[in-house]
Amino acid sequence: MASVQPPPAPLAPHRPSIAAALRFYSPAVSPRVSPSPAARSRRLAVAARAMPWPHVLTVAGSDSGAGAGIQADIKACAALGAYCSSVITAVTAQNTVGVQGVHAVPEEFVGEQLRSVLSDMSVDVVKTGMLPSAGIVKVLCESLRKFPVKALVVDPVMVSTSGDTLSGPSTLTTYRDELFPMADIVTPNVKEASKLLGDVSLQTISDMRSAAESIYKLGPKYVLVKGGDMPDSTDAIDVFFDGKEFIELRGLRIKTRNTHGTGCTLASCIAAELAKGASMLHAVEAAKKFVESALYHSKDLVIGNGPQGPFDHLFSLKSPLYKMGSLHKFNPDDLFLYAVTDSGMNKKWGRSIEDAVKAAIEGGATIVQLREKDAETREFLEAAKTCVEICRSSGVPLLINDRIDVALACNADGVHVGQSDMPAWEVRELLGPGKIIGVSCKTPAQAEQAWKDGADYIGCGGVFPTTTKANNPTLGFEGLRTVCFASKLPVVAIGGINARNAGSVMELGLPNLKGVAVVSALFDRECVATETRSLRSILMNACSRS
Ligand SMILES: Nc1ncnc2c1ncn2[C@@H]1O[C@H](COP(=O)(O)OP(=O)(O)OP(=O)(O)O)[C@@H](O)[C@H]1O
Ligand SMILES: Cc1ncc(CO)c(N)n1
Ligand SMILES: [Mg+2]
Repeated sequence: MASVQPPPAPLAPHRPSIAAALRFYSPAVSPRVSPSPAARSRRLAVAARAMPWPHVLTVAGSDSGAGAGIQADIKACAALGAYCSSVITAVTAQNTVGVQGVHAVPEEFVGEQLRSVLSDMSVDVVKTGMLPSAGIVKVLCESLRKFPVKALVVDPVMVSTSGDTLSGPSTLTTYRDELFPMADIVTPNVKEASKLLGDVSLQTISDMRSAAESIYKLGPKYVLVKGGDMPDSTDAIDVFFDGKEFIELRGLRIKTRNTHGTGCTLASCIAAELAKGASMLHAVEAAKKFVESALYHSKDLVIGNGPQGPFDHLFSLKSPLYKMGSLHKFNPDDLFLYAVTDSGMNKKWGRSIEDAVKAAIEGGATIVQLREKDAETREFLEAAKTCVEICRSSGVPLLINDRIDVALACNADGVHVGQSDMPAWEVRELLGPGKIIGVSCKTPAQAEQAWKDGADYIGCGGVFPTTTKANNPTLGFEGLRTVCFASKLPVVAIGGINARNAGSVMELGLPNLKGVAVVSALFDRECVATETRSLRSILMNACSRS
């Protein structure tokens, strides 16, 4: 009988096992010997020393709309390079309209979450947000006594901006008596500050100062009273108090509906900066700048139909052009001795742009502008990058004339534009709020426009006839006076200014006039440092006379 042979079994496809694949990708992993717990923790300790990761633990409520609360905290820390673990104290049903419901997590379970994180992970800074009951505040205080951390940031969240209660009056006493004395900083908004102090009225900056002082007496090392919700103020002003001195932190008030979660974000950013090692004042300043920038970059986003939308904490991922590390706070006094380079003059004297900048700074220039009208882009960019390093190490801002692309590529501190260059508001769109923008103006109308466009200062001239700029009408002292009186921005005088006439310009004592900008008087000379030094002393003498 002919036997019927079964067909051969199909070949199993060759698939390496997962273990084999893992061995392939990470040859250091040995499947045979698992390290002892002690060896493992030694290895982890070594790794932790090699790669510290600043760690913030947020103890706060969840916001289902993800604009505030835990969600804001995690995004803010991520944006600033800190790890953020989270202990959830309450779950809220919340959106851009308001808070529809609150469900507090049982105290014991808040305690369990705290134990899980604090007993295992090396937390640097604890930040608190919504703490819905006195019991939860007490549990937190106990955990912090058991597991101390480097710093405690307390954002005493009580009412959402929509007016909904997030933590009732029963927590007030526990906050004041138990948590504040353990806090490094407490950050109430004006409504919270008022509640903490028995419903005092807070209408003015001076009221905010008194409130900061009274809250300081409750035990924290620093207090920040936030003025985001202050009525009728064109700036966003917060008051910082360290027990001795008050500092008013002023920022641009960004016109946007997307301000939900500013408070949570600010406190988390302070915590992240502290975890990275910043001093308290620096942490607060950096946090405020971050909130301002995030609001600015999110001002036109739309999510939800309610009156208060969320903003984008991770805006810098979308805009690679905008680099966070370089925020330069503009100080109008920097305009005092403004050195403007000129490629033709540098060539004539056989020096590089970099050497010219170094010499000007050595002589005491307070701000530098690279005005390289006919340089090749690539060569200019390379020089500009070196100049940024030179200037940054001396604390002198560096601006680029006209070339927004070069300014972005070299991460300069700002740009100076003329009337026929890109309009200042477009420059602001591209550079963001952290960069310095100057505009050349000859008339009060141009000065007004520069202010409306969001410029930081104006350059006014030519005050005297100049060879640096062709067809440039001379304004004289009268023209300068007219513009200075009309300007809402600080002014730097420019055009034909040199050692002989600089004193007479400053002696005019004009309002808003902060200094002089010079080209030839510094760079069309053999020794730039010497010329800068002598011009500086002329200016200082003139200012002491006027
Ligand atoms: N429109 C704005 N433009 C710029 N900065 C703002 C604006 N609104 C608030 N800020 C800043 O945001 C930070 C948080 O302040 P705010 O007073 O809004 O806190 P909050 O009311 O606790 O916030 P939340 O909306 O989360 O409850 C402060 O530094 C404040 O100056
Ligand atoms: C959960 C939560 N925490 C804090 C705030 C304050 O903005 C909020 N609205 N929601
Ligand atoms: Mg607010």
